[in-house]
Amino acid sequence: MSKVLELKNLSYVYGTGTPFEKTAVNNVSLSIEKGEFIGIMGHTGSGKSTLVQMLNGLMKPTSGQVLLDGEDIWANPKDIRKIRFKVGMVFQYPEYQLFEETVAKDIAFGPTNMGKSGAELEKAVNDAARFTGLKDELLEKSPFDLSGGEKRRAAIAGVIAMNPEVLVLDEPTAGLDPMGRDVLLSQIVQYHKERKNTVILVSHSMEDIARVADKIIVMNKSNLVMFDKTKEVFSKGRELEEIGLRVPQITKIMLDLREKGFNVPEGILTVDEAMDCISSLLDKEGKIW
Ligand SMILES: Nc1ncnc2c1ncn2[C@@H]1O[C@H](COP(=O)(O)OP(=O)(O)OP(=O)(O)O)[C@@H](O)[C@H]1O
Repeated sequence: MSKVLELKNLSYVYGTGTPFEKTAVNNVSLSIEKGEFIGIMGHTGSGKSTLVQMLNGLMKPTSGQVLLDGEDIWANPKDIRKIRFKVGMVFQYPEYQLFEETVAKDIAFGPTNMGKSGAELEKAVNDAARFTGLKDELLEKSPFDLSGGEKRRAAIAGVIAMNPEVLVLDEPTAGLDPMGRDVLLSQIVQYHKERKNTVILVSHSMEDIARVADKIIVMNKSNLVMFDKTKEVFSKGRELEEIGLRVPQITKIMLDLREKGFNVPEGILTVDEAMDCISSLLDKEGKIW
């Protein structure tokens, strides 16, 4: 594997030199390999959104560097627009950014700006619509006639249509119902599996992150406090609690069983894994031993 993103001593300070000066990201260094699925978690205000907005040049670091494929994204500030095609950003509540006459035109906006047209553009739009589960008949509708969940999909499709090397999603499932969350998350996983591009997902849901991420970045009070494989991070339940986070509920239940002496492994992350583990502990009469 090779590095796609490298953050070197990255910091961001809001309102430098004013009474409201606030360091939102403090000296973060880490590397992300091509094709990894990274989760970012942290308490509200810990610096997650500020961090991800520096990844595609929307915010310029106060100090430090973001290297994309080995090159500083700010080496030539005139080229920063190109970086935004390579690192696609889906903001919180992206549906508020829809503006074209039809859903298809909205999805086509990014790839058109990249110079795509004709059959290539059409394919980019249709593929992106498929990844996000938007039915064909919705493509010619006005985005404003869609349901909330459909608008969200259309906005995400608009970023996916640019086929970014890195897709960053800031709380993509916020405000959706449980079924809508599950489906959207599965579609993001499917996108990652098929395109094999790097995906970075910011989420407050430990369950969502446990389900999808290979590795997790944990932010606390502007600092990077953990960056490790998902199982490793969630095996540090006590440390997470200390910074106001928790492990997924199913992981907690399995850890409790382990502490009570049952032979269950550490780092169970999903209900499916837990079910497999519990059924292997049941004898023929259905008793746990
Ligand atoms: N435009 C701004 N001006 C001044 N301070 C800001 C601004 N935006 C964010 N901050 C501050 O920077 C810190 C980090 O904010 P950021 O939005 O990056 O956190 P977050 O982890 O994404 O939070 P949330 O989970 O609530 O989205 C917070 O203390 C916040 O109050």
